[in-house]
Amino acid sequence: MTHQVSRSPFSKPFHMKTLGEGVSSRPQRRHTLPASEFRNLTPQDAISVFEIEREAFVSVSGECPLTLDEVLNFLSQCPELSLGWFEEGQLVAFIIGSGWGKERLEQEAMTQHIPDTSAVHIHVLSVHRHARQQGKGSILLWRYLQYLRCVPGLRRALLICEDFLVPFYQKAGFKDKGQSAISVANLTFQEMEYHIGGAAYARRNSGC
Ligand SMILES: CC(=O)SCCNC(=O)CCNC(=O)[C@H](O)C(C)(C)COP(=O)(O)OP(=O)(O)OC[C@H]1O[C@@H](n2cnc3c(N)ncnc32)[C@H](O)[C@@H]1OP(=O)(O)O
Repeated sequence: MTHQVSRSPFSKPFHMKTLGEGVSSRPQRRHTLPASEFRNLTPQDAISVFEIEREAFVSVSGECPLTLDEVLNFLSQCPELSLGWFEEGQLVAFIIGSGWGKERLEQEAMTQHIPDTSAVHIHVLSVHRHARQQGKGSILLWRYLQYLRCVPGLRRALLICEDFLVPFYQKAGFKDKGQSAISVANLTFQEMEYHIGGAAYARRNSGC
C-alpha cells in the first residue's frame, strides 16, 4: 500500500457552495478566496497550524502534541494524512495524522511516520478558538474519516485524548481501548480506535 498524494481526493481543493451561489442571472465577479475549502495541508501551512495548536494546548496543559518541527516533518512526509478547513483562505481547523504499524500506540508513535501501514495515528485535531462549539470539529473529523476510506489499505484510525474528550470521539464512532501507554508530563490519556469500514463500497460509490 502506498499513500500517494496523487490518489488523495483532497489534493485538489474543493469548495463548498454558499447559499444562492449560481442562481443569479447577472454576471457575478469571481471571488478570489473560496468561502469554505477542505484540502490536505502542506509544509507551507505549518505556521498557521502551529499558531492554532499553541493557543489550544499551551495555555491549557503547557504542552503541544506536536512541535513546529514535528508539524513540518509530518506535513512533508505524509501530507495525504492531514486535512485542513479554510474559510476565506484562513485555516480554521485541522487534523494531522501519520502512519502507525502496531496494534496499540506507543511513545515512538508521537514522532514517527510508518509508511504503507493499515493504521493512521491522529496526532491532533484542533479548531481555532473563535470557531469552536459550532460543530466544526465534528464535521472535520467526519470528513477526514470518510476520506480515509479512500486511502488504499487503511483500516483503523487511532488517537489518544484526555478523559473529558472521550464522549466527543465516541459520538464520532470511536471505541475506547482503555488507558494509553503514552504519557506526557503528568498527563495520562485514553486510547481511541475507529474502524474504517466499507472501503470497497466507498471507493465504488464516492469517487475515490
Ligand atoms: C487527538 C487530539 O487531538 S485530542 C485534543 C483535541 N483538541 C483540543 O483539545 C484542542 C482544543 N479544542 C478544540 O480544538 C475543539 O474544542 C475540539 C476539537 C475538541 C472540538 O471541536 P469543536 O468544533 O469545538 O466541537 P463541536 O462543536 O464539533 O462539538 C462540540 C462537542 O465537543 C465536545 N467538547 C468540545 N470541547 C470540549 C471540552 N473542552 N470538554 C468537553 N467536551 C468538549 C462536547 O461533547 C461538545 O458537545 P456539546 O455541544 O453537546 O457540549
